[in-house]
Amino acid sequence: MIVTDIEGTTSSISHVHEVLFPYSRARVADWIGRAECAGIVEQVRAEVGRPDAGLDEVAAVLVGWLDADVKIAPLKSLQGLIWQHGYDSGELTAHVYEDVPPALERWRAAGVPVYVYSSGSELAQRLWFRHTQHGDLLDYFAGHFDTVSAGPKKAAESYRVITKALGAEPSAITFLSDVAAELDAAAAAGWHTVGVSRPADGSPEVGRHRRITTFDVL
Ligand SMILES: CSCCC(=O)C(=O)COP(=O)(O)O
Ligand SMILES: [Mg+2]
Repeated sequence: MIVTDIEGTTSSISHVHEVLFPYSRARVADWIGRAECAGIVEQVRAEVGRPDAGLDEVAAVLVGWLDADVKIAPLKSLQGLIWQHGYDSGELTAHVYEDVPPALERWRAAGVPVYVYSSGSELAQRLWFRHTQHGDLLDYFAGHFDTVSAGPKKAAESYRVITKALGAEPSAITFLSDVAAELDAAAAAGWHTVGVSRPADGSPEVGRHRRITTFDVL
């Protein structure tokens, strides 16, 4: 089975940083006052040890994390809610590289289950693949993991959590990612690894892992 990252792997980093992040950044202050975000606000207060922090301070913390690309759960949960609004209104369309839909089709035909493991919340992942420029790709995925359900992506323990959830042997799982430290963690848990080094994303180094530039070779 295959477990794939999103940003830098199935999809462009620049789209995330130049389209999605600014869309959520401009709406943080407005959204955190909403009832549905009360739990997120409490998580931020707990994270920074400021239980009495006002909404202005909470918004500043969230924007600081966003600007520093900190992959932290309350920010990712909030972004998922904000992006949902953007997809529903037609303002956002997710980017997926051209070689990804044919690979998903090949894996489906071969009976290979495909899962997502991304720092983006599971809600954000589902929205992403439901609203791509290729149409709705969500049905190609058998399930989703994020930092809440599995843990941080650079920790081997997170991959062990996913292995258990999948009821699989570690050696039966191949992880696709653009980040060497994530691939190292997956390998430490006994997974196969493939480093995805997209030229459009600056051909990142993927360390000692098998390196590909397109899903066409998978
Ligand atoms: C589909 S979530 C949008 C991207 C995002 O917020 C993110 O943190 C992606 O990180 P990844 O683990 O997919 O590299
Ligand atoms: Mg990535």
